[in-house]
Amino acid sequence: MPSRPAPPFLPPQPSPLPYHQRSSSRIPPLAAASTSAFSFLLLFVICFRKLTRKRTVPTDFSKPPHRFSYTTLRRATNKFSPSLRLGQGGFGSVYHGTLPNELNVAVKVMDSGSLQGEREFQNELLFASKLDSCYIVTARGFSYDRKHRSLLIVYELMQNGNLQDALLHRKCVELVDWKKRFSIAVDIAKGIEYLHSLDPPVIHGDIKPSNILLDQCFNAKVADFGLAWLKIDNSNQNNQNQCNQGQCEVKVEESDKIIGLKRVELESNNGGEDYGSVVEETDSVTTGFDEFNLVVDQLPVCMTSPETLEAVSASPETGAVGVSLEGNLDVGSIEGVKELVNGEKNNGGGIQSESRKDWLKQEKGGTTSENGGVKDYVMEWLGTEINKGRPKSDWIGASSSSNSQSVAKIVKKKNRKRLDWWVSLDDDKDEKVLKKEKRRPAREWWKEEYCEELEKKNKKKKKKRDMGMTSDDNNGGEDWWPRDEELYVERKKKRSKSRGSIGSIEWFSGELFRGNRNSHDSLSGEIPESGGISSTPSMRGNVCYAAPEYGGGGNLSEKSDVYSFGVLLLVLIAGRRPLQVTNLPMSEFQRANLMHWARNLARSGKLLDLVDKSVQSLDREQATLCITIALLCLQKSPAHRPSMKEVVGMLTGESQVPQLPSEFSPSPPTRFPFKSKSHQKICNNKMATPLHVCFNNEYWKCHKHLIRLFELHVSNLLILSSVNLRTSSCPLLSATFNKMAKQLYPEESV
Ligand SMILES: Nc1ncnc2c1ncn2[C@@H]1O[C@H](COP(=O)(O)OP(=O)(O)OP(=O)(O)O)[C@@H](O)[C@H]1O
Repeated sequence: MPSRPAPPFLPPQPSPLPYHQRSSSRIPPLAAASTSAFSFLLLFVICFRKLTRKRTVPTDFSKPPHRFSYTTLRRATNKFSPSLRLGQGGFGSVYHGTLPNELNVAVKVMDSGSLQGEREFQNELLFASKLDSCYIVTARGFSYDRKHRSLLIVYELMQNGNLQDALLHRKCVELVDWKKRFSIAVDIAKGIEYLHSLDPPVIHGDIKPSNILLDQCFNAKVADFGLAWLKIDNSNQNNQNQCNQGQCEVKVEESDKIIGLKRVELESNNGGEDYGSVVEETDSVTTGFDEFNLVVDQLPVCMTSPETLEAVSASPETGAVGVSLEGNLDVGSIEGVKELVNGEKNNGGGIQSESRKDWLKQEKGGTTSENGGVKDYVMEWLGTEINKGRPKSDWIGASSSSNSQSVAKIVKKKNRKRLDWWVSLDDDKDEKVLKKEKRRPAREWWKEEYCEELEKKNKKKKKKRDMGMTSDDNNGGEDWWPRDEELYVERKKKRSKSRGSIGSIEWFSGELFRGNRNSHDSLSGEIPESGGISSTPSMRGNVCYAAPEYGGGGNLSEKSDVYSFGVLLLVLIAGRRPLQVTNLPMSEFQRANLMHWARNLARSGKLLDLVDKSVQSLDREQATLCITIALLCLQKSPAHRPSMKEVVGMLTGESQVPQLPSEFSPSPPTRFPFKSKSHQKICNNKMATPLHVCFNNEYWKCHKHLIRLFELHVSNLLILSSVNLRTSSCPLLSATFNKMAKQLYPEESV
């Protein structure tokens, strides 16, 4: 069979479709292929990111604090729903949140314009990572979100809110029972004792009822470590330390140093390890205190006598103190910095520095990498976020800018680069390398963001100066950082704009720097609403609860907390504020000041009159014991006050209660800081009760020295309804006082 011839090669038949249709017919498969490839890639990236991403919802809470994602907390609080708001503090609002694992928490959100701000945020976090006691409110974690510029702290939820609210506002029925009140007193005492028993001891610095939180069973826990300090007993250290650079000399006089776990801003010539500049900066910080002295020097003569100052700084009758507390805070910080600088550089820290290092090391160890590490976080954040729009005056040493010496230094350094320096101790690493590493982000930030701005400002300033328009503040190149007073005025203005002017009564709360509407510790008869604004001013302690040495420039110590505990104990027993004038008939005016009243009752042997009348099942013995302990804690001299350990011993019956000292028997006459005869009369008037002065807008119109003066004397002023304070030396003060007296006692002719 003949083979079939091979078919001729046929060229591919041209498609019957036109070209453009042919190419479009290929698009769908191509598109599908590329889409699927892209989605595969996307899926891969998502999976990879999910696998490698840090967990943001920790399930194990054994070692707080943990880092949460902003989204988690946002969800947990139902987008920070106002209905879940538990309260408002100086830091910001606090919300009730429920985490995905059903855990109930309290989420504190820092307001962008927070007065307390970042430094307290850091403090809270650092202390939270260390403190571990059933008498302390623990912080579960934190979150910071660059996009939303928000800082959040997550705490264990304390279902019954703060003691102030429960006792004075909500008047919880549970607190009617004496046993409950007594157990709360013991809990608080144990909480503070725990803090003081740490090595080095932690000084809370802000003990007051609104910082005591109550859980479901009304067990009390100490909260709010924004103002807490580490105490370093430095008695072994040389009294004089010289910094290595030889640029400056720091004299360290006190034997006890307090160190706040705070960020310290430093400046450096070259970004190198310039310890000299560290001390220079701290030196300038001390000038805040110098300025205070300067102010005192410039006060009217009648107000600046040593007696006056002594009376003001240490008046036990007032139970309060009004001296430049911020300055005081700064001094503490300075000493902390000096301590750190000298301790690290010269190895002169002795045992105490070692113990502090241990403390910090432990803290460091406690922060696992999984958690992001608090310190790492703080560093990262400090370098990139914190300074944006943050006035320098909010930081340590902010109040110091007006001293001429420091001004000169600041002027000299105005073009230098600003560095952020975090107090860090790491023996394993070379210090220099460590600091260099940490400084980098801030330096870069500085270069990029603000050098240019600063230059512009300086040019502007120079131009002004050339034109003869000198700044009366004379604060060198730092004018563009608002100073403290300016800031306060600004904030005050803002506040009054947003909600009208703040009533004098609000200022009567003893809060010098924050005219908060619902100050719980207020003198005002108006009881603040729950969930309202914080009761803490942005300073150490509430005026009523602050120990006299806060204002006297004395050493802050555990005994300062003891004093505050004494006031708190009286408040708990009496069920009222430490200072209360409204709703009080003139005949009972001596009861306005709780501490003063307690002393009077001790004198007359009627201690139990102080007990809240609504209390049921009163144990008279326990109540007498509590008031006696409170009076012991309220002694003027810190040395005479018992330690918290002794207090706990007395409360639990483990140790004997000593006799009340004789100083409680005859109360020394209050020294009134005015010299005129009419004022002497007031002083000698048995009915005269030291009261806090309410401030109104006049306060801010006063000259800055008068502002200091108010701070200084606020706790010691006497206002009687029928008294017209005529101070020839200071008509402005006189006018302001009279106006305030009128507002307080409109029915009386002043
Ligand atoms: N862990 C918590 N559980 C329940 N409520 C809380 C918790 N933390 C705070 N709160 C509530 O939120 C309020 C505000 O708290 P925050 O600590 O911010 O303010 P403060 O202590 O009153 O003022 P400041 O922070 O200025 O001292 C508290 O008074 C309390 O009622």
